[in-house]
Amino acid sequence: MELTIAGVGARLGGRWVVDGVDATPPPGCLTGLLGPNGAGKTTLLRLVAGLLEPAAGAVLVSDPGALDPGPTVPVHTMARQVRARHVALLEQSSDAAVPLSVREVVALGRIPYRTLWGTDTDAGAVDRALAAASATHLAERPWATLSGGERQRVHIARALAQEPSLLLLDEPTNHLDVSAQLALLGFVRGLGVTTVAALHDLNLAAAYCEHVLVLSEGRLAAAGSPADVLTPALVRDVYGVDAHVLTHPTTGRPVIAYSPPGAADS
Ligand SMILES: Nc1ncnc2c1ncn2[C@@H]1O[C@H](COP(=O)(O)OP(=O)(O)OP(=O)(O)O)[C@@H](O)[C@H]1O
Repeated sequence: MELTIAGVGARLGGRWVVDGVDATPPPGCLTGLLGPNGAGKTTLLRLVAGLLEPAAGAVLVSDPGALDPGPTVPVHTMARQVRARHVALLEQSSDAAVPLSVREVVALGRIPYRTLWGTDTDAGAVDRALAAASATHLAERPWATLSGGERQRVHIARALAQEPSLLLLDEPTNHLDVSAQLALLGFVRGLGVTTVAALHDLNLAAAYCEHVLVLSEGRLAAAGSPADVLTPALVRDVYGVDAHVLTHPTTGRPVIAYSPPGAADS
């Protein structure tokens, strides 16, 4: 799905927490949404998901029913069920202790595809999503008994079960061990679905994202390839941290080596 973020702003608590953001995440690619705590990443994801109406500008997506695939429809004006078939948002995990099995939680992602009689139009979608999130072995477990990392995999499976053409992930690697973090981002990148993922780990973003957007105090500070954007100057300006940017010996991607404050003096 094509996506254009055009001069988007959101006001919360009487101030602009997202302010005049223009961006075009490349279709079919994984875009990393970066920035310090409170920079506006979650708010921008909610705007892109159509859950929050922008106070300025618009988020345009390609009309799923149109022959011309250009980004033309403001996402917040799409009918809810149409939007739910095309846009999936994985929010930061809630740990509600719902009395459902893992399979039932993942099947919630299929609600937009149910017929009038409540039948899912694709019975295999839940199994495919569980497998993709490496959660098949958890399928019959009660949701309430899972660990944090297991719950995160199930949240991801539920988003994948929606079979979205725009996938929005808010800190999807939270709670996951290193191996699961790499597997998840490798998998998501391979989907070929337009994906925007808020990430705190700049090295994961550098390793897996084709494109990155950096927010700072609600504004877009930089956008482009990780190699172009993740410079020592950017890391210092946006995060207030000194860093060296190295080149990974096998992938050629940037690797950010942070300098702890005072390290040069010791
Ligand atoms: N409902 C609200 N009312 C008032 N202020 C809000 C509301 N929701 C978010 N904010 C503020 O908006 C700013 C951006 O919040 P947001 O959650 O989008 O940031 P973020 O980049 O996702 O942060 P983090 O990395 O800490 O999750 C923050 O200062 C936050 O306190």
